[in-house]
Amino acid sequence: MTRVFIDGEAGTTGLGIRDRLRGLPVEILSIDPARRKDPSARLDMMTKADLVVLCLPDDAAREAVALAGSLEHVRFLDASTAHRVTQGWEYGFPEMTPEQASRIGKARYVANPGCYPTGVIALLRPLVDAGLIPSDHPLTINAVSGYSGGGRSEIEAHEREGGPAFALYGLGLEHKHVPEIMHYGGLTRRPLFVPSIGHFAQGMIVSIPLHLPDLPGQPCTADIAACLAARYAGSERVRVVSSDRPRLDAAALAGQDDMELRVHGNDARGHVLLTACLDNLGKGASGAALQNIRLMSGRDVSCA
Ligand SMILES: NC(=O)C1=CN([C@@H]2O[C@H](COP(=O)(O)OP(=O)(O)OC[C@H]3O[C@@H](n4cnc5c(N)ncnc54)[C@H](OP(=O)(O)O)[C@@H]3O)[C@@H](O)[C@H]2O)C=CC1
Ligand SMILES: CC(=O)N[C@@H](CCC(=O)OP(=O)(O)O)C(=O)O
Repeated sequence: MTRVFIDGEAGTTGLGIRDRLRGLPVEILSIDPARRKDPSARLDMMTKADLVVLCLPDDAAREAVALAGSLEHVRFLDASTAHRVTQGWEYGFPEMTPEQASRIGKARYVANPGCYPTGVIALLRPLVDAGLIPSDHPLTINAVSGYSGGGRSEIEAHEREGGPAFALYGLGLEHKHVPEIMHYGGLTRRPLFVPSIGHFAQGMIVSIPLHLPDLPGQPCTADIAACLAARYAGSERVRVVSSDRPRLDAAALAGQDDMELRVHGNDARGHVLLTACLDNLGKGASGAALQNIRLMSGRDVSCA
C-alpha cells in the first residue's frame, strides 16, 4: 500500500486531496498539527512515506524538496508553482499528450498544473500541435476564478468581510502562470493573460477569443471543434461538449473533478471563442492531484 504524506494537509488543497483519498488503498501519514511547520518533524514524515504531496506556498515547497533530497525512495507531487517548468520535473497533466499519463506514472518528481493553465493548455495545445494556431500567434486569455483560488487568506476575506463581486487582478501582466502556459501550451509569443476573481467560492472559466481569418488555412468553427474532440476522445476527465447554451456559469462544475471544453463560433463573423469550465479546486488542483497520485502509485494508467 502506498504511504502518502501531505505536507500542508490542513490547507485548502491539502484538505481536498485528503478527502479524495478516502476509500483508496493508500495509507495517509499525518503530522502532529502542532509540529506541522517544524522541518525535523516534516523530514521524519517524509522518511516514512513513498509519496510526498506538497500543498504549500512555493518557498516552503522548494524547502521540502531540499529537505528530503537525499531520500531516494521518496517521490514528490508538488501542487505549488515552484517546479512546474523545472528541468527533471514531469508536468502532471495526464491528458496533455497521449504519452503524458505514462510519463507521470514513471516520474520521481511531478508538478501538478496551475488551475488556469489547466484550462488554457487543454484548449491551446491540440490546436498548436495541429498547426491550426501558430506558436507565435498573438493571443489574449481571459479567466475568472472563484475566490478559493486565492487560498485560505482570500477565502477568509470573502467569507468574513465580503469581497468584491468581480475584480480584475494581475494587472501588472506578470501572472505566475504565464511561464507554464507558454511552455506546455507550445507558445513562443507571450500571451496577454487577464485573470479575475468573483464572489463565489469555487469554479472557473478560461476563455480565449480567435479571429478565424487570421489563422493559417482560415479554419471554420467545426475544424477547431473537431481537433479538440479528436484529442480528448475517450478521456475520462476532459470532455468537449456542444456550445448550445446562451450563457456559461463559472460555477457549473463546482464540486466536480471534470473539465468541459467548448468552441463557440460565428463563422459569418469569422469569430470563435474557446472556453474551458472547471472547478479550480477540482481539476484545477486536488482532482488533478488525485489523478497523479493514482498514476504514481501504479493504480490507474487509463485515467487520462
Ligand atoms: N487554491 C487553489 O485553487 C490552488 C492552489 N494551488 C497551490 O497549492 C498550494 C497550497 O495552496 P492552498 O491550499 O490554496 O493554500 P492554503 O493557504 O490554503 O494552505 C497552505 C497550507 O500550507 C501550510 N504551510 C505554510 N507554510 C508552511 C511550512 N513552511 N511548512 C508546513 N506547512 C506550511 C499553511 O499553514 P498556515 O495556514 O498555518 O500558514 C496551510 O495549511 C499553493 O502553492 C497554491 O499555489 C494550486 C492549485 C489551485
Ligand atoms: C483567484 C486566485 O488568486 N488565484 C490564484 C491562482 C491559484 C493558485 O494558487 O494556483 P496555483 O497554485 O495553481 O498556481 C492566483 O491567481 O494567484
